[in-house]
Amino acid sequence: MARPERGILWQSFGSPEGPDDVWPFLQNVTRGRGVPEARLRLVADQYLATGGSSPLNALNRDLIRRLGDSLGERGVELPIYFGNRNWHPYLADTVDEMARDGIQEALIIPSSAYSSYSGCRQYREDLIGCQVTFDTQTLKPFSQHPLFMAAEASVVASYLATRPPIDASTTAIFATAHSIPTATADSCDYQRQLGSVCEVLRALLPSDAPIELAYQSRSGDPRTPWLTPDIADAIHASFEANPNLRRVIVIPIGFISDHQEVLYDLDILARNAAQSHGLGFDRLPTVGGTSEFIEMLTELVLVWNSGGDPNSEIPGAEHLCHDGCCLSGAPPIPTSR
Ligand SMILES: CC1=C(CCC(=O)O)c2cc3nc(cc4[nH]c(cc5[nH]c(cc1n2)c(C)c5CCC(=O)O)c(CCC(=O)O)c4C)C(CCC(=O)O)=C3C
Ligand SMILES: [Fe+2]
Repeated sequence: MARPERGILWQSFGSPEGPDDVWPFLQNVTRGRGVPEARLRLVADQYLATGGSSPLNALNRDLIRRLGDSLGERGVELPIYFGNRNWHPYLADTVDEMARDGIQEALIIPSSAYSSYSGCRQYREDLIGCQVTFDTQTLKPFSQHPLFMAAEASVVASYLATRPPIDASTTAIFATAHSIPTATADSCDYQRQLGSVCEVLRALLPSDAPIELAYQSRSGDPRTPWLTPDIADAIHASFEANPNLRRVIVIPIGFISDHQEVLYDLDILARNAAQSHGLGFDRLPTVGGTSEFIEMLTELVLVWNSGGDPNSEIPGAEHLCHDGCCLSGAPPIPTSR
């Protein structure tokens, strides 16, 4: 029998690619999610302030090209498709295209390294919402994979190699991730996974330089509790605690690629917080640009392509994605105002 047609689907968030996309994109992101209109208008202005587009879609296309090249070097030719939750190319359109191309088996790779509703369960729900006519296997959150850890470590090592040495008494180091509602965090492994990536990075830094986890991009209803501290608040607090502070370093470990929330909430808001105290500010690159990250994806695809279970390569993944995992902490949709 002929080998079934196989392909990869890179499943991501989507991002606006011009000012006209911003408002319909934001409505897609927040449909049924209980995000107040005022928050949405603020975020729309932030997108427009940075040109009305986000690099995320383009960076995802670049990642797909690099993964394809890397697989090709290992003698594996597989089509890699791209489908998004909130913007073109929409997941449903991509799934239709895959069916038209005769795909019979696909490995689905959600573009998030960590467990959370938005980063894991919701990607599975998105797929269930499509007319999928082929067999699929979805990769679980892969932040605990040794090559993911190595990729984050190489981001920090490259920085340390090119910048002045870190003086722990005058430097504050933060790792950031997207804030999520505490109710969601309680139903998944998000904070523990982030914490173990921080531990790996800590080992690279001078032994007395602490690395603190902070959160960014809080959304939702202000009355709902979300993970804290916010990165800007954390910068202010560390200056108040240490008037000798001179330098702030931010490592956005929660994201694979630079996107609007990295470019605005870190490069503008967090930088302003640091500069308001006269502090130097460096924001490190996201992990998607490293060769180790592409190597991790390549190895996972090769395992799948030779009939193995790629999720068995991710330490601890057997405990993820059970029935109650990553449930949404979003409030119910209001029926009246
Ligand atoms: C955990 C997580 C990730 C990481 C996992 C992953 O990568 O998937 C992530 C990524 C992203 N979040 C993004 C953008 C937005 N997220 C929003 C709102 C929300 N994010 C949430 C969580 C997360 N978000 C949550 C709990 C909400 C509240 C609404 C809800 O409960 O669903 C809103 C609404 C406006 C606002 O209030 O900020 C926007 C515009 C972009 C694309 C940016 C670009 O265009 O470049 C990316 C990659
Ligand atoms: Fe988000």
